[in-house]
Amino acid sequence: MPDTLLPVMPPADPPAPARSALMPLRVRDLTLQMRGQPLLDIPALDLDCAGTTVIMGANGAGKSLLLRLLHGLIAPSSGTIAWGGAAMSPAIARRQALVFQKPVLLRRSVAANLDFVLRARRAGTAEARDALLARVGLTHKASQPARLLSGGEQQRLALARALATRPDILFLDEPTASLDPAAVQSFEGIVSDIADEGTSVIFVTHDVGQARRMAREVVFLHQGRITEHSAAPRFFAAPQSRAARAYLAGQLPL
Ligand SMILES: Nc1ncnc2c1ncn2[C@@H]1O[C@H](COP(=O)(O)OP(=O)(O)OP(=O)(O)O)[C@@H](O)[C@H]1O
Repeated sequence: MPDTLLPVMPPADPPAPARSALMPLRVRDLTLQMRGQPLLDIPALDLDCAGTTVIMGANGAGKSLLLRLLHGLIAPSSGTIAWGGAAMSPAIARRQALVFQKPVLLRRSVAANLDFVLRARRAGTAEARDALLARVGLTHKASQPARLLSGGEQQRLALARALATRPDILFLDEPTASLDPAAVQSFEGIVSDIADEGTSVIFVTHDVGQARRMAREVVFLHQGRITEHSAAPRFFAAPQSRAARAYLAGQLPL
């Protein structure tokens, strides 16, 4: 039989990433007020997503505040946050890591920045450090002062420091906002691999292109409220809320 008549098998779906041990996340009746201002009002949010959840919304929508609440850096005014069935606690926060827009690094060498975190976790072997350096492409910079790294390299080091804690949940708060396209691509590639390996990534961005590249699910925030939470293909093909539609069209959501 000629080759052309052989049945063509459709490509297998890529395996779904493993689910993080801290999932599901259950948020109920969450509010946050600061200086008398109501900033967040989230009656319910359920996340049980393997891979990357993107939290998107315009400037001031409340994305960073929500991330800080989920990581226990600030306390809600009311409501509950539970991870894997347990109320948010310092022990849960230790199983999570957060990378900010501006990396917070020690004034030491690149390697010493990692050693510091690994020692605190009692996992401080040279092999562990070297594997992390290789993972983020910084092996050749190991002995350089961290503050002499470029912005993209600093952010990759910040990511390696976060990974050194072997987090179940990795929060990223606009980590590539000040990086050039090549540095963004490199950072996103590392994050995608991490998500595929079973760390749930919760990624705050206001960059629609980045959200399209990274998200399995999108949570859209508008003026402190979630107007939409859906699988990424559905969100981008047919956004349900007026605010999300306007945002994706490049307009200011009103
Ligand atoms: N400590 C605070 N006290 C009072 N208001 C605050 C405080 N922190 C943040 N806010 C306000 O809460 C709102 C949401 O802030 P947040 O930083 O979460 O926005 P965001 O969605 O992350 O925005 P951006 O994309 O600009 O970073 C903003 O209007 C901000 O001014």
